Amino acid sequence: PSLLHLEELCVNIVRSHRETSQHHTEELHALRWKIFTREEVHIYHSKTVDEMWQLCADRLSEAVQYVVEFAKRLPGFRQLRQNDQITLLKSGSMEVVLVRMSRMFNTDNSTVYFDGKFAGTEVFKSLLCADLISAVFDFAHGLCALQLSEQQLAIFSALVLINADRPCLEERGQVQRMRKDIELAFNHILFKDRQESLLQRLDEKVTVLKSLCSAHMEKLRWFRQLYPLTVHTHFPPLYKELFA
Ligand SMILES: CCS(=O)(=O)c1ccc(CC(=O)Nc2nc(-c3ccccc3)c(C(=O)c3ccccc3CC(C)C)s2)cc1
Repeated sequence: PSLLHLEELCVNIVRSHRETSQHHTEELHALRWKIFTREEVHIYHSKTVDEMWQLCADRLSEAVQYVVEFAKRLPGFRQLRQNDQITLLKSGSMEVVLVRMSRMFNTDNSTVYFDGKFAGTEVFKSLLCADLISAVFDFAHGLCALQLSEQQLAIFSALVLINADRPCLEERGQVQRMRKDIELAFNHILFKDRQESLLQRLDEKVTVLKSLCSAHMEKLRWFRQLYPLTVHTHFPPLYKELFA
């Protein structure tokens, strides 16, 4: 592909990212000191385990819907086999949500945007998965430390999604070709930004992403054993389809 083609690909990916961002970094940056009061935290603590899981599952599937929209607008994604589109979303959408959500962290006071305000880890106590929650916070701190630009974050999100190593892909070669172009575009951007060192550090983040997603699935299995009806009746279909 020509340099012009790569530049155009970058523009398209960044536009798709911005159009499907749910919240923009600037918009929430203004809110970053709006943290939950003690009373509000107490209300979250008085929620039962399944109430809190339901709330999070709702919020998470809302965020995932925007990632599905982002994928559909990625140049070449719709040309992939239907089953491969599903496979990439099933295995990658949570990873992209975690990458995106890192923009909604205030690393100064270790809070994340949740349910309208910024929440510390204590807000999520009722979920009974403190290890997963602190791992998500650590990941967000680590990714924020790399200080990716919105453009770099957009292209990194596309790379997380268009992963040719995902199991059970039918047309792996087609996904590989699509990924190759995005990798070239990313290298081009990082070269222009003189930040080639980012590639290696982002590879380490991808490893952490995988462990976070399997921890999330493991916790969901644990939760579903305790509250099968809640998952069956109250969890959003998309959340169940992708994670259960
Ligand atoms: C992602 C697009 S965005 O525009 O940036 C955006 C859009 C919308 C929001 C608001 C939002 O939904 N925040 C949520 N925060 C957390 C959370 C929770 C614990 C620690 C850290 C963040 C949510 C979760 O449910 C979650 C996320 C990751 C792993 C585990 C869980 C909980 C398990 C039980 C499902 S939802 C934030 C950011």
